[in-house]
Formats: sequence, structure tokens, C-alpha cells
Amino acid sequence: MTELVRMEGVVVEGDDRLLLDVPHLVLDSPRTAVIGPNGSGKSTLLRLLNGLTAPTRGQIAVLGTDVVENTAAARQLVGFVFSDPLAQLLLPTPLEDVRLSIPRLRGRAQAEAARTWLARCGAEHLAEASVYELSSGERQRVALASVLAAEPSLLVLDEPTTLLDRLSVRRLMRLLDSLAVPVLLATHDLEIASAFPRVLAVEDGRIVDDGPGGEVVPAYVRRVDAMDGSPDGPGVP
Ligand SMILES: Nc1ncnc2c1ncn2[C@@H]1O[C@H](COP(=O)(O)OP(=O)(O)OP(=O)(O)O)[C@@H](O)[C@H]1O
Repeated sequence: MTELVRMEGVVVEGDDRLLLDVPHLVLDSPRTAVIGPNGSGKSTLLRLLNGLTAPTRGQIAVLGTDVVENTAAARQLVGFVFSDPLAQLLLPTPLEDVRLSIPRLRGRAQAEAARTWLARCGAEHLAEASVYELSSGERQRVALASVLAAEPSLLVLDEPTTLLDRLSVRRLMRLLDSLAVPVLLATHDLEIASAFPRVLAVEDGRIVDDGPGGEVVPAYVRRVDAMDGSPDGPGVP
């Protein structure tokens, strides 16, 4: 399997406290999910991969490219999708936004390529709409099309289903499953995480469990229930 991500001796500190401590991590599964309570460090872990967060110390490589020494090159490799798609849609219409991701093409060829990416994400009919008039699910599909159009080598999604209804979540997951690009996704949706072949559980800035979703998710729920002090607790944090 291809080594997608390597972290060695990574520590992130902020406001004089430890936010993340990852002594050693190698990701080579085409599908990895990250789960954990609010504030546990999931987003911090993901943001290290494209230099949005800088480590206090340690080495991070994406497909062999050192993120700290070569941030621009690493950013070319990593497509990053945020939970709020409006944060990353820059232009008034989906078509314009996706075209922006394809600078190597011009004119009609660029527009056709952009429409193809929108179609793959189920958003071709929205090409000329105003991004402000789209629903959250529609925006999420457009944001994904824009990121995919840049042809990243690794797709990183930070809680991409937060704003989506159940049907839109299913559609997004089917779309992700259909992609050849490897996926790393942080989520609070334990149903989604359960289906992942590899899941990292992050708590208090540390990876406390690492294995198939079918094992890591139930163990996480048991820990949360124990913390809640009740076996009949909410179960899904
Ligand atoms: N730049 C920063 N400076 C200081 N503290 C930060 C910074 N970025 C994040 N933090 C803190 O780091 C901790 C981990 O935050 P992070 O966003 O990674 O958690 P998370 O697991 O993604 O949480 P959530 O599920 O709520 O999105 C939080 O306590 C947060 O306040």
C-alpha cells in the first residue's frame, strides 16, 4: 500500500498547552476516519497535513513531501474540504468556482472540465446558480467538485456531513466511495466511521485507538458511556 501520511514526533502546542501529541503515525489505508470528542484534536491533526496548522515540533510528510519544508508542494497534494462549504466557495457561481481549480486549462476546455467535475458530484444542474442560494447539501457537493477538480492525491474532509440531512450524508458517502483518491475524514457520525476500514480515535490530543471501524467505534462508545456514568447514556456523542 502507498504511504499517504507519515508523522514522527509531532507535537502541537497552543496557548501554552498541548493540543496534539503524535509520536508516530503512518496512514496507508485508502479510507481512514478520525473520531473523538469536541476539542480532542481531530481538526488540528487534519490541518497539519496542508500546513494550515504548523507543528511545534516533529516531521509530517504527505506522499513523501515534507509539509513543513515544502508547504506549497504539500498543499498541491492535499484537497481539503471544510464542514462549512461557504468558507471555501470563492466565486459567485459553482461553474466559476470549479474553473478556478483548473488553471492548466483555459476557455471552453476549462468550462467543460468544470462541468464534468460538477456532474460527477451530482451538481451539474447548479453550474450557473448563485452559491448563496444553494442548500447546504448542494454547496457541499460544489465544494467537493472544486477540490476534486484540482486533482489532489489525498482528499481530507473535516466534518463534511455536519450540515447535511441523512439522505445527503448517504449521497456524499457514496460519492466518496466512488472516488479513486484516498480519503481521510474527521467525523462525529459514528455510523459513517463504523464503515471505515481504519479509524483513529483521538482524545485529549492523543491517538488512543487505531483499527477497523467495527472495533474502534464500539470501544469509543463504551468509553464515552463510562465517562457519562451510565450504560444507558446517549451512546452517540
Ligand atoms: N491555533 C490554536 N491556538 C490555540 N488553541 C487552539 C488552536 N487551534 C485549536 N486550538 C484548540 O485545540 C483543541 C483541539 O481543537 P480541534 O479543533 O483540533 O478539536 P476537534 O477535535 O476538531 O473538535 P470539534 O469536534 O469540536 O471540531 C481545542 O481545545 C482548541 O480550542
